[in-house]
Amino acid sequence: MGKAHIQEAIEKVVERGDKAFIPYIMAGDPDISQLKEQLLFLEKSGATVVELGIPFSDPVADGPTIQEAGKRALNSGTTVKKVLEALSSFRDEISIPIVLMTYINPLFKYGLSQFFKDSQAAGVDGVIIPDVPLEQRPLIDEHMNRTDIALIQLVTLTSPDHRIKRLAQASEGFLYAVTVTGITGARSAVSENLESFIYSLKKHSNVPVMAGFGISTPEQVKEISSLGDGVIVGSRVVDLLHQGKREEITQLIQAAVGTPASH
Ligand SMILES: O=P(O)(O)OC[C@@H](O)[C@@H](O)c1c[nH]c2ccccc12
Repeated sequence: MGKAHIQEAIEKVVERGDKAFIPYIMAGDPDISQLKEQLLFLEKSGATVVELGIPFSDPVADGPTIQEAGKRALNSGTTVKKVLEALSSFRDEISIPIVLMTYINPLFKYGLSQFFKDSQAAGVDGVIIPDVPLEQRPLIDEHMNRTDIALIQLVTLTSPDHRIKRLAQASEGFLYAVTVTGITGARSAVSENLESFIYSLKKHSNVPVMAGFGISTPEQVKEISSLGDGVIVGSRVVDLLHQGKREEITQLIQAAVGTPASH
């Protein structure tokens, strides 16, 4: 469990010559009762780690696809509490690491200390809180201290150099390299500076570097995952899950991790 669990899961895939794949899904889309089965499906398809969103009414970093998923989840009554309760009830049946992606507001409301305590008990391995900048991290650290949960940092193409270094060194579990500027969502062109960006992150980081934002096809998965340790795909996975096109999710995952028969 915890930080080491995330890092080891990614390193294991990379060491055998493949790349890691982290799908993002929204907890409670369409209903929290389906979460267990959705996670089991992703695990069976080869996902290395799962990034699980907690819905929030003001998701400033989310693109339209994930905003819609968040609305469906909120409409079905999904809360921080319900997500943690659901995870607790079946966590021992799923072995891949789980990273919660949430904004800080719902956590304040829940109580920060209580959130980390309950997350640890529910088998959460890491968290991504995109609206808490590095400078505010002491606020969180104080409440996370007694847990083994990884705080994953995001670093963007437009971050200045000195900041990139600090973010890379501060990240736990893995470092999230944001490969396009702006909000989440599928896009077609791959940024030109990407290669040197990821290269410099690899140089500064003690944890694996995962690239995400705007990746939507198996070709992009192959191309971008080859630059670092793997990729994170959100909007496309959320869309395909919503449409019931699970075979295509499996294809995306296997473009990075290979087919089960190949390892
Ligand atoms: O949807 P995309 O473009 O595939 O990008 C992943 C992203 O959605 C997921 O990691 C995520 C969802 N909400 C976020 C908010 C901030 C950072 C990251 C996220």
